[in-house]
Amino acid sequence: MATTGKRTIVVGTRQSALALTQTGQVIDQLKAICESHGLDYTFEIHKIVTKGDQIIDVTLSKVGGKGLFVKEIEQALLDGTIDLAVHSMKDMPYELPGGLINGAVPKRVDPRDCLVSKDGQDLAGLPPGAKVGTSSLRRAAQIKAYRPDLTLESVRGNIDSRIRKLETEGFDAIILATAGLKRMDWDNRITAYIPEDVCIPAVGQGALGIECREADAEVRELLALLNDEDTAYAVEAERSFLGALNGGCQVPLGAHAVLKQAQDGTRTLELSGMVGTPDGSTLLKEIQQGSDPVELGRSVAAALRARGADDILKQYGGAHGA
Ligand SMILES: NCc1[nH]cc(CCC(=O)O)c1CC(=O)O
Repeated sequence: MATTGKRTIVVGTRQSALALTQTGQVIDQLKAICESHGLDYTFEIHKIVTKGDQIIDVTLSKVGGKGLFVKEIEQALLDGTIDLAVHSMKDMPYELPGGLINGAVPKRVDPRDCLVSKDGQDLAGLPPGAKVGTSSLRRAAQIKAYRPDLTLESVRGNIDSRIRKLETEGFDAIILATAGLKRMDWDNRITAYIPEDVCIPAVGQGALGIECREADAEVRELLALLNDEDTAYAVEAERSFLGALNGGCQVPLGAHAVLKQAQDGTRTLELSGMVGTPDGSTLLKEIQQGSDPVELGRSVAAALRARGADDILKQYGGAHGA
């Protein structure tokens, strides 16, 4: 792998506006790191179409298959077509294929879900029976538990087409991740943030994961400089919860870990986890604190299991996706 002269690092990305934007932002950060560390790399973008991008007319939970948005990208990493890939953390499956690692978790942006409503209301202010767009079972479970009168309907597609559908398909509001809108500079469309006591975000929401080959020492060293320890620590607990419940992003579960720094400097995490039915009739939540992220994730999962989470998850067992 050692080259004389400068190495070109090929960065794989999906072609959605969000994927291209966040990949461009990561490349800019990596360039700045190269500059300040005297590293001589250039970067090239390689676009990849994934199965999840091709199937846009079916609710993702019905499509099944783990990591609908990442499989082709991981193949390109393994065969050397690309050297690193920028993923939304919440789209990354729990297990990575052999030979690939998550080389960096950059600093997380706002993990909350938000409402983009036609007339500017927040969730509580929407008229009775209002039509709200979301394809996420996790969001449905929590929104229906909070406002049983709302009519939730599936709205698929990239963020840009979902916002368009707000106008063209008669929705009163749609629910999106704040992070995606912020990265796109579209956060002026947000009419309300949905607080976490109403809607716990998806595992890893707002964070990115940068995947690379385990054996690529140069890229790993570069990515280590982009890693944000606090974010990685929190996301590890959330993903441990995900793994313990064997879930993907299309399973009605969510988790968010917040870092608590004691006065003596010790760091602990507070992890909130949820599992619920998409009709809002059952909503299980658990909050625990701990300092070992893997243990904490498992412990919150076990607590929800003890209260019947398995029965809910069984119905969505094979369903994974973004
Ligand atoms: N499910 C698709 C997806 N994957 C990542 C984001 C953007 C937010 C993030 O990076 O967490 C979105 C859009 C959304 O859920 O509104």
